[in-house]
This record gives sequence, C-alpha cells and structure tokens, in this order.
Amino acid sequence: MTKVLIAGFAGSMGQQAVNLVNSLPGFEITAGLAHTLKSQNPEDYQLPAAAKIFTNRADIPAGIADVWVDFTVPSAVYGNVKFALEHGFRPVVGTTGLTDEQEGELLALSKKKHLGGLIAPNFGMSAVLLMKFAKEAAKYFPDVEIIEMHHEDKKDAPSGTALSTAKMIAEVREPHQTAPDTTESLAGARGGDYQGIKIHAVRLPGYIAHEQVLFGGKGEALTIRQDSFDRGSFMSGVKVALERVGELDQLVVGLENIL
Ligand SMILES: NC(=O)C1=CN([C@@H]2O[C@H](COP(=O)(O)OP(=O)(O)OC[C@H]3O[C@@H](n4cnc5c(N)ncnc54)[C@H](OP(=O)(O)O)[C@@H]3O)[C@@H](O)[C@H]2O)C=CC1
Ligand SMILES: O=C(O)C1=N[C@H](C(=O)O)C[C@H](O)C1
Repeated sequence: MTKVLIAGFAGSMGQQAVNLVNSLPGFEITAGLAHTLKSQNPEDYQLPAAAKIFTNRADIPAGIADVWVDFTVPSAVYGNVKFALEHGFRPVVGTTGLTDEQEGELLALSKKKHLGGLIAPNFGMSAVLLMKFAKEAAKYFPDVEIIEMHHEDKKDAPSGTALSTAKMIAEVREPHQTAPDTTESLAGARGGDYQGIKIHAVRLPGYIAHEQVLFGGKGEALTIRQDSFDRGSFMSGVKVALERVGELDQLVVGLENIL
C-alpha cells in the first residue's frame, strides 16, 4: 500500500486529489496538511477517518506517508517540497510559483537524497500537448505571444503553464523581440516579458484554466488553444504521477517527461 499525504487537501485541487487517491487501489491517504481549518474531523474533507491532520508541517513525522502531494499556494510550496525531501517523502507537486533557482535547489536536494518526485505546472493532457505543439511551431514562427485566462481566485500571474510554455519556446528560438519599439501609453499594456515572449494574464469569474499561444508570420497566423473546463481533468496526470513516482530517483519537472 502506498501511503499518501495531501498538502492543501481542503482546497479546490486538494479535494480533487483526495477523491482520486480514495478511488485508487493500492493507495491510501494517511495524512493531510492544511493552513486553516473549519473542522478537525478528517471525514468532513473526505479523508479516511484514520488520516492524521496537521496545520504545521514541522509536526509531520517522517514515515507517515511515502508520497507528498502538494496543491497549496506559491508562498508555501518551496518550504513544503524541501521539507518533504528532507524527511523522505516523494513529492508530487502541482502548486505553481517555484522560481528557477528554487527548482534548481530542490533538484539538487532530491539527487542528494536519491528521492524521486515530479513538479508539474499542469497535469492536464490538453496543456501538455499545447506546450509540445507550441515548442514545435516556434521553430518556424519566432513571433509569439501567450494569453492565459484563469478564475479570479488564482494567486499567481502569469500561470505556471504560461511560464513553462514560454521557457519551452525560448529553448528552440534565437533571442528575439517582436515590435520592440512600441511605446506603452498605459503601463503593462504589452504584458509580462519572458525572453521577448509577451505573456498576458486574464483573471475573470466563470473561467477555470485556459491558454492561447498566438504565432504571427507574414500574411498568416497560427493559434493553439487549450481549455480546462473542469478541475477533474487534471487528475489523470496526477494518477500517472502517483503510479510512476516510485520509479524516479530525482525530481523531474513536467508531466511530459514521465509519460
Ligand atoms: N499543476 C496543475 O495541473 C494545477 C495546479 N494548480 C495549482 O495548485 C495550487 C492550488 O490551487 P487551488 O486548489 O485552486 O487553490 P485553493 O486556494 O483552492 O487551495 C489551496 C489550499 O492550500 C491551503 N494552504 C495555504 N497555505 C498552506 C500551507 N502553508 N500548507 C498547507 N496548505 C496551505 C489553503 O488553505 P487556506 O484556504 O486555509 O489558506 C487552501 O486550502 C495553485 O498553485 C494552482 O496554481 C491548480 C490547478 C491545476
Ligand atoms: O491556478 C490554477 O487554477 C491553475 N494553475 C496551474 C498554472 O498556474 O498553470 C495549472 C492550471 O493552469 C490551473
């Protein structure tokens, strides 16, 4: 039986992960980490009655779980994953907001501890494919902008997926600026900039998670779009991660790298 701790179990994604793990033969939730809680009763959050609930990660004993699933907040994720690796938990991380430097430190720690794990900015297949197709298209269309659209409760901008998309595009094209001489008559009108790739973040009620990558060429354009209409759509990727994480001997970034 693989024992699973879910950090952020009371949140929107945390609850999806709870339902997923409850439904998986061979896995059981043994612990949960939360920030604030209305109830201390595990069953109020669909956790097994025997699961231990913690609100301070320093209280979590090593050995209570094999895998640490993290769907928390950008301000907590680095500390959580570091704690997980230091205490023998294999991290499966969906929380966004880790900097490149933090990812590098965590990767080094995972190698030192010989502990595998996965950091995936997006567990949805449509987003994984969008990133792959965008990387391919950027070889032929260097002029590109990204528009990501999310629900109004999202804490970070741009989304982890948009940043990942930009990084993957930057790997395959020469340094490039599109319309570098534009004057912004309203600050921020051209969006954020990742190595010359403009990223625009929309936050609106009604949306879940969506991204468009727009390529422009002479007399033609290509738009690649993905839509996550339901948070349940991320769970097929989390399931793969749970099933594969035991085979990894260091942290891997990106679901596509374990498929
Ligand atoms: N990789 C992927 O495929 C996906 C990733 N995400 C990412 O997952 C993360 C969570 O998203 P979502 O579920 O929508 O957000 P929610 O705000 O619904 O949930 C976050 C939960 O984390 C809790 N929390 C806050 N701080 C801590 C802490 N220090 N330790 C433990 N728990 C804590 C919050 O508690 P409280 O409310 O009490 O503060 C809340 O219950 C975000 O970074 C989001 O971008 C989202 C969807 C898909
Ligand atoms: O906060 C969200 O909702 C999502 N976060 C991830 C991100 O920042 O890319 C994945 C998905 O976009 C949903």
